[in-house]
Amino acid sequence: MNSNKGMVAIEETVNWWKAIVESMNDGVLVIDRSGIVRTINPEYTRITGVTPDIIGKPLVLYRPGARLPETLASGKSQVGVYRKTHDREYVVDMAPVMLDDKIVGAVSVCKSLTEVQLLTQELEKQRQKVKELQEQMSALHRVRYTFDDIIGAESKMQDIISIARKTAATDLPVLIRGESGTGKELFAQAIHHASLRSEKPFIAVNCSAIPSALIENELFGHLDGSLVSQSVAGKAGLFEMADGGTLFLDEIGDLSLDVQAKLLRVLQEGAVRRVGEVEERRVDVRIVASTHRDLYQLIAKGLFRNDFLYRLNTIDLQIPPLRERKKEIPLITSSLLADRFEVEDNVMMFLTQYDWPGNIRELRNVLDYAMCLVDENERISIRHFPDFMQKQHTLYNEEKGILPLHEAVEVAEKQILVSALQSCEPTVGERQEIANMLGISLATLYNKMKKYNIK
Ligand SMILES: Nc1ncnc2c1ncn2[C@@H]1O[C@H](COP(=O)(O)OP(=O)(O)OP(=O)(O)O)[C@@H](O)[C@H]1O
Repeated sequence: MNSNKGMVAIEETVNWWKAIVESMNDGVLVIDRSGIVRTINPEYTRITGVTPDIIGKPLVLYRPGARLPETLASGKSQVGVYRKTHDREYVVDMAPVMLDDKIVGAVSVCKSLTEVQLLTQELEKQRQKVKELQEQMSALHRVRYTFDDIIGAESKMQDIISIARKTAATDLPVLIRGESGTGKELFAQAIHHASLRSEKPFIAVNCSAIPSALIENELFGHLDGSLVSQSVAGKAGLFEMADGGTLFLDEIGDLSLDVQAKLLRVLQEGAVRRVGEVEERRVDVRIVASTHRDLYQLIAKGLFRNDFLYRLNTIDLQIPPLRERKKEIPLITSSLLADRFEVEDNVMMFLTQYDWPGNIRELRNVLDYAMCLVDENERISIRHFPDFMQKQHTLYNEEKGILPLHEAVEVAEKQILVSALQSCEPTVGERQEIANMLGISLATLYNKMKKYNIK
């Protein structure tokens, strides 16, 4: 009774193993210690063409070139052996079958070479795709601007450009301050381009554009499921993406105190921890930050950490607004105008009188506008500029209509004085030059400044 049960159990086990071998995706052939074929599976037949009638027969008789008997004799495995019979190509792994330290047979496992080739081709294709994507990624993170694109003739601008050039050779953090449109990102890009990191990514992040709930995930990355949506996959943050390169933190003054503290830690440690992760990852990132806000005022109001500011402002570049360097307007204008365009004589005066709250970005925009409006073979004149600029310029007052002549003369006189004085330093020498240009004495200039309350 017991031995019957035992037989049934053995039969079940044998059947189970047979079923496994039958269902394998690799071809299998097994020989016993005498070299007699004990089993082959359907996949072996498909790959090699050998049919099941080989079972029970000596392998060497039917397959004279077979290498499995070598494994049986030596007990040594053979891996990746190439075989070709007729038009069939395949690779075989062979191993001895051991029972109680004795060789009781050998097994051969084969895979069709065409399948291996297809897999290799597929792998190669995927590798190529990854390479292309990597190239596209680094192209996306390459900078557009270099120091050659920065126009700056005034000595103040020349000084800033010269300091910025020197910092490019270092890894020191740079803080660029200035109103919107003064060229802060332009400087950041130029510094990266001239640095040893230029082949690595330049990643710009506008701190004011990312909702505060997401900024940590963006900067430091996150793990699976660390966001509200469990479906979001783990992702590297901008610090990791900028590794080896430069991270440009635009509008740094808009960061919350909490994020400032976390950023400060990353800058001190040189390592980031993805949100939801315990382990830290080392990053080598140069920080260039920018702001249009007065960070010292924010510190006074308790909205900005001073230890964070001191981490950022080793090099502090303050770019003056365009209205404080009006002397540069003609140069910038001619650089921004495409070659085929010419301007009427009074256009430069017109552009110099305007205050440019949007700085060079605004100047670039209105020049684009004028180049679009002007007809072919026509010179750009005041009427090709936007209405709001013309209204500020003309002596037309919307409330009063046309001004009486004496008032109009005063308005014009004041405009000319303001614009002339804005483009010079407040020294007696430079004011004397202005007075000469205007054809009046220095004393008259001072009198008129007093009359029109011009500081
Ligand atoms: N000195 C300059 N020479 C040439 N172009 C300039 C200069 N400064 C600014 N520009 C141009 O003005 C535009 C705005 O520059 P940029 O984006 O760098 O300003 P920004 O200070 O970073 O502005 P925002 O604070 O609004 O982001 C760009 O088209 C840039 O090329």
